[in-house]
Amino acid sequence: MFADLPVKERCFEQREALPGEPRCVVCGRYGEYICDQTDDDICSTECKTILLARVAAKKKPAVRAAKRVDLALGDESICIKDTNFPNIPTLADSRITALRSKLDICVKGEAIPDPIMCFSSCGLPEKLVHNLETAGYCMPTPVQMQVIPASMSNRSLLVSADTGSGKTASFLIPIIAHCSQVRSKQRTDKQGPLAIVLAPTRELCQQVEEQAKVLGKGLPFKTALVVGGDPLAQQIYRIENGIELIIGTPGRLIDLLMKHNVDLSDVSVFVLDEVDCLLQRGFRDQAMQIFQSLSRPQVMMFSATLHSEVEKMANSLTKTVTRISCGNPSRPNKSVKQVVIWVESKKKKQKIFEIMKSKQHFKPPAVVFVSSRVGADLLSEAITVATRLEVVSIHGEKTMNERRESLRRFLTGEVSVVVSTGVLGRGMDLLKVRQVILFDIPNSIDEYTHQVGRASRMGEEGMAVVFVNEEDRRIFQELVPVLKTAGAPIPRELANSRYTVGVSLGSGRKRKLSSRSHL
Ligand SMILES: Nc1ncnc2c1ncn2[C@@H]1O[C@H](COP(=O)(O)OP(=O)(O)OP(=O)(O)O)[C@@H](O)[C@H]1O
Repeated sequence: MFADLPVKERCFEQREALPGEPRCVVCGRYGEYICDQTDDDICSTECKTILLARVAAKKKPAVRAAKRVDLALGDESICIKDTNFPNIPTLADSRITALRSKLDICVKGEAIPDPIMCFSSCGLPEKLVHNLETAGYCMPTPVQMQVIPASMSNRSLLVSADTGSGKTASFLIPIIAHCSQVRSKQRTDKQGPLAIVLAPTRELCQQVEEQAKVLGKGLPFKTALVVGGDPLAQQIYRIENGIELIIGTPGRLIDLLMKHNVDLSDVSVFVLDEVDCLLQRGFRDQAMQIFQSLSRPQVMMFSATLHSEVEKMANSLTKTVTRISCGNPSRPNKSVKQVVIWVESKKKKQKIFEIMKSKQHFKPPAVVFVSSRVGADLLSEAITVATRLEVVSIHGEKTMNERRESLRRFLTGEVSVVVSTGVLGRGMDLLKVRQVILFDIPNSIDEYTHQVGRASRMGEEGMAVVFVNEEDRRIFQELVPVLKTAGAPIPRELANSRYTVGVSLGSGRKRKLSSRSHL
């Protein structure tokens, strides 16, 4: 009676399994078919191909298929001995829930694969596991533990996790695994891109590409960086010569796709890094245009700050989205101490000079965030004159080469201070930076969270010095609760400001205003 129904080609076309029904050994969805060669349940042609490739590589599939045993959940047992997949014991369901809760991982969706405890436990290519070790990635971070297996079961994901928690590798690792698997099976010369990562700034794209190269070294995995400011012809030439991953800013990628015929038919993974920024006006239409030129890819979306409107938009991109959240998203990273200082605008320069001249308060290398391009140039010059420190500035009006050179000088320690607009505010992994100074507080609490987050990577302690005055009143209502939650002292002027009224300074709950209150 089902003979006329077409076989499901793609994994995402299959429904979730109901209790008691067979599950696909690759992705956990409804196992509608049986793979002749292995007798395993599978959901689609796509998962059958993955299964057979794994068998060919003498690797068993499905983290979920492994035998379950009860393991103690002390800290020492989080990285358990599971290097010999598939014979690793995994945790029983109640233990998985406890583990997720211990690691601050929340998941929403059907049949989400268990978190992995070691990189070697989910069938990654050996070379990739080796590259991870060489890069110093001894074990996955919590976001990677959950995102990697979920992504490898072809789910579309919306992920929020603290700044500096390793989100980039959580999407790069499955992409590299997917690309090298496809290429190693491919018999044609066709070398069109297999995945696209979009990010809002050139610097961030460049950083993602560098990390992708490190992790994909020695594998059939090449990248193309498609960002403004670099010659388009070179970017086209690189893509024509065969690459697996395009990393780009939306505007330049659209430009390239309009001027040149790039075959995107094999792109099956689409990542939006800093998705809340990419779905804001300005980027949204371009990001959507690129998405629409792909044929129903797996979509993975990441940010440290996500809100309900972004969730709604994300849900409109793809039918079933698995939601993963780790840590304390949409709040500044707990490892960063926030020090808010009330400074009138005309005294801000004097204040920053004082800080930078003080051995006690200045902790270079430091990033200073300002709100305008002119402001970035003027302040960097003023700091140099007043303190004799070497300072560079980075903003959108500089050429790509100038931006690269300034960043290089800062990252290599040639200069100890960079003054930047929001260009360096999101996603940038400024490894040694432990101090940021928000000379101008940004317009939204989300950008605040991202900028403060530059002071800490992977839980290292850092400090954010934040200048505020009455001109920043637009953000007071959101800033005060954030400071309170973090236990940061709130300057008297900020606490007493009429623009802060209605925000409780005590218990953390909002005071109710009567309907007649007008202030
Ligand atoms: N498993 C790991 N072990 C050790 N270091 C890691 C691991 N995963 C990532 N890192 C390192 O942690 C740092 C922060 O990672 P990443 O830049 O991906 O954070 P993020 O979550 O994307 O932050 P943001 O929200 O600020 O963009 C990087 O230097 C990265 O190389």
